[in-house]
Amino acid sequence: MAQLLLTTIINERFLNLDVSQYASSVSAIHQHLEDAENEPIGWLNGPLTMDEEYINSLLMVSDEIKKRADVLVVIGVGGSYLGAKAVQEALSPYFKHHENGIDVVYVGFNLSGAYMNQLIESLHDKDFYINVISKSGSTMESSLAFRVLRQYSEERYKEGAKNRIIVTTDPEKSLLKEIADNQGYRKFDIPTNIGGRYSLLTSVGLLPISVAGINIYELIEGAKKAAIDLKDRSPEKNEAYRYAIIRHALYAQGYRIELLASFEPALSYIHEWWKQLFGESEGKNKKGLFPASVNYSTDLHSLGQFVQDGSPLLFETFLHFKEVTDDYYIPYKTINDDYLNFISNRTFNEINSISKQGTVLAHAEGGVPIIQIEVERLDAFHVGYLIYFFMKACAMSAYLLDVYPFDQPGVEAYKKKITQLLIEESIAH
Ligand SMILES: O=P(O)(O)OC[C@H]1O[C@](O)(CO)[C@@H](O)[C@@H]1O
Repeated sequence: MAQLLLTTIINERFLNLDVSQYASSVSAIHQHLEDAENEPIGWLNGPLTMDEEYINSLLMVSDEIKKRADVLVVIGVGGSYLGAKAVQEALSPYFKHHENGIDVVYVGFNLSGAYMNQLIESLHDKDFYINVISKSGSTMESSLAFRVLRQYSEERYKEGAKNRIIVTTDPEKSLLKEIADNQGYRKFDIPTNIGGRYSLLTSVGLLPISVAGINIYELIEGAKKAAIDLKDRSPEKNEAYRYAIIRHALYAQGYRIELLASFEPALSYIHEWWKQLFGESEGKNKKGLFPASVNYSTDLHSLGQFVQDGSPLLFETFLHFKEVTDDYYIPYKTINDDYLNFISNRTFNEINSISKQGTVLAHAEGGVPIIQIEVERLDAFHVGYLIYFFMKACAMSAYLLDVYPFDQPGVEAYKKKITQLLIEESIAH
């Protein structure tokens, strides 16, 4: 069977890379991950051990929401919303919701009063459910949004509000869990041994994704296949490890920014999810690649100039799905006043693919190291595969840098400052 995902480096001259030279360090890290019972690596075998009963319980709630609501409001920030949003955007039509789903909207990932006000206004003539997602159960953005939406739901549905609130949180230590228990809200667990940014393939992602109309069985099947394919410790046979090695080698050569580039706008939130995954996992102890992203061809007309010609800080990783089902023909015109007949009767996706090839060639000639990640098809199965691929590559990549991939101590610094300012301001108020 052909490989479902391939990582290649275009301009080998940057690397002279023999991935086998990393075989022993990769093997040691691989073993560490296999043995690390006390680390938050529940995601590593998660897709392989997910039981039918668990998926069915998610699907039952998802069906109820689809029947009884026009909108699901998902409250969460970081790993508690990016994955669901990423998969939903990647696999839904552009201008309407998926035919098997309802609208899923997100809140609690910013502190904008305008966003909150307009969200509430948009709900006035709609029936809605709330899924509040927080591993810690006390993140400021999501807690504030939950306070507002809970109150609004109680005003609208009175006692019935209880049944329209689903809580997804840590089963042991979480303020949100206490609230849910006290109020009798239904709960889904985020396994204690899975951190926020590795939690997409748990109830965190699966419930909203299913309500959005996407087949979560296919998503999980893709992740399962990846979990099997990417079990090999040898970098020659493991695409996730190969990707981790290439980016590590480029880091060692002085590159400091990895730019994830796609040519399909639906992938822009996959970029955002990937940024959190790699940014929070690796950016520690004054080390790590800064994960940035571009949406082409849009950004060829803004950041493209810098990529081609600017400070040589970055390398590019092109994420490419070979098959995107929907497409549109460019018409032939008898009056060729825009001189575009030479590309008529071809499709937009064909032109998009040629643009991608041209961009890769130009940027490579401009001296930018280029990695390509090629995936067969843009569907739930292959997106599930890709998600798992990135998570495994990320853990390997961080350990190659000698950085612990599963905490985010740096995030606490700004949180403390904000809390301190809020307390000072409230006293003065
Ligand atoms: O799920 P929680 O606990 O609300 O956290 C949301 C996000 O906030 C962070 O802790 C960073 O602030 C992320 O690691 C996490 O995904």
